[in-house]
Amino acid sequence: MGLVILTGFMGAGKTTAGMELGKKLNLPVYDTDQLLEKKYRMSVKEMFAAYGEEKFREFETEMLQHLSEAPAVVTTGGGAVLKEENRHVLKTKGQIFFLYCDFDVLYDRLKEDTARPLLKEKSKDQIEKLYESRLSCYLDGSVKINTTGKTPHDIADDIISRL
Ligand SMILES: Nc1ncnc2c1ncn2[C@@H]1O[C@H](COP(=O)(O)OP(=O)(O)O)[C@@H](O)[C@H]1O
Ligand SMILES: O=C(O)C1=C[C@@H](OP(=O)(O)O)[C@@H](O)[C@H](O)C1
Ligand SMILES: [Mg+2]
Repeated sequence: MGLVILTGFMGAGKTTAGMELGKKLNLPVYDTDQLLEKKYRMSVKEMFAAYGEEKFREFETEMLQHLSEAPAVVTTGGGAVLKEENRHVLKTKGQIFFLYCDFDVLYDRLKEDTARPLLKEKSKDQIEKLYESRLSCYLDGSVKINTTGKTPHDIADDIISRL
């Protein structure tokens, strides 16, 4: 079976649906941001502030490379699939599911957020452009899951039906 990997833009509900999915499949759930926060003993926001995005991406790549292939749910950060190298690693370790919904829904979830450094001081238009610039990375080798109007429970069921 390998890993069941969730990708998608910030706010897509990867972390939330992943926990539900882990419960339903009775599998451990690894959230790469949470693993990094544990390893470096600081929040993602603090990592960006202390080391910058480039270094955070190095930490993230290293984390993905070290993931075991034993059955588990892995929820990635929204930027984890930007590097071809990372997408390759993930594809070899399991099946990638791209969680998507209308951008307006994502934006509503993100507009008050202060924990995601990439959103800081960005307008709605700028965030939408970032989303569009990443789409091809999210689509690469993934099964698309439309989450519009769905609860984390529904999303988990949809993923299970496609396994
Ligand atoms: N299916 C959903 N429907 C409504 N709200 C959701 C759903 N999934 C997640 N959320 C909410 O959206 C926000 C972002 O969810 P999160 O799981 O952290 O997304 P991601 O890990 O993709 O960035 C949280 O406030 C969460 O409670
Ligand atoms: O899209 C991104 O580049 C990022 C997404 C975040 O995770 P979520 O997608 O879980 O918010 C986190 O990894 C970091 O803030 C960078
Ligand atoms: Mg998350």
